[in-house]
Amino acid sequence: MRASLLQIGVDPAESVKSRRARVASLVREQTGSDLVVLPELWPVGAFASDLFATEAEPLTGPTHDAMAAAARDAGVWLHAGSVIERSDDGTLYNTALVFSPDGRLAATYRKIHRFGFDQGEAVLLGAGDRAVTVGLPGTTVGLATCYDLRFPELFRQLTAAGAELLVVPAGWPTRRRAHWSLLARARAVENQCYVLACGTAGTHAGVEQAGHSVVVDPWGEVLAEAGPDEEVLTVDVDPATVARTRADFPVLRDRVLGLDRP
Ligand SMILES: O=C(O)CCC(=O)C(=O)O
Repeated sequence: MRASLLQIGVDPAESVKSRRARVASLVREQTGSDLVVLPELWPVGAFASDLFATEAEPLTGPTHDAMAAAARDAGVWLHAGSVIERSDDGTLYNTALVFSPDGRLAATYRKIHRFGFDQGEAVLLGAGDRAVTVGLPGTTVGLATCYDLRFPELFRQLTAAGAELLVVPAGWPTRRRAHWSLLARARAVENQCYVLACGTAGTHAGVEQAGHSVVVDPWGEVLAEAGPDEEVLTVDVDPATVARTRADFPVLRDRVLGLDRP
């Protein structure tokens, strides 16, 4: 399975509308991939909280429409990163969208752990309450978003639900880059899963983005890592490696705490 992580630049000089069109064209170019992954909140920028209310969209809003068409045209599975979703009751969520190669919305995931402590997303957005997996041909993908990466319980739940690929769109700041790669590797090793973590590049709302999107295999080896700037990171992953790793080194079998055994 070939995966392409599109590490999008989110500088504020580009309007949301033109970024959306540019990203749709980039997705359309990825015809050789099976799975394309975009970062967290790439339309607005994860730290541009002053834009959250004005740029919020319904689940089937302009980003949905543009990404559905791009996935269909490229014939790829598309994890379209996340958007600010305005729900029917007016609550805003940081919601990830996954499309199948026919442009159907195959899954949505509302970010459970909201970042910002007493500001930004943590106070402006509602929290998701459900771990989500989505079936792709021959494998299962578990969904998590950015700050979720710090909470191993969510990843254990996704693994228990059958996830083999953990896909994590993010808008991770440069200041905590050391945590980013460490946590991505830790989630891969402890769950014996692939981790595909796609961040943003550039600077918005005064926050420099780390880039350095990374793909880690179930043994914890880094298969590919981007630099700090906008980049397409393409890598081949073999979901069968997950079962092989778990059979060769069956650590998940020895869990004592928790009810679900993957
Ligand atoms: O956990 C972190 O250090 C960064 C999290 C973050 O930027 C986010 O969730 O948007």
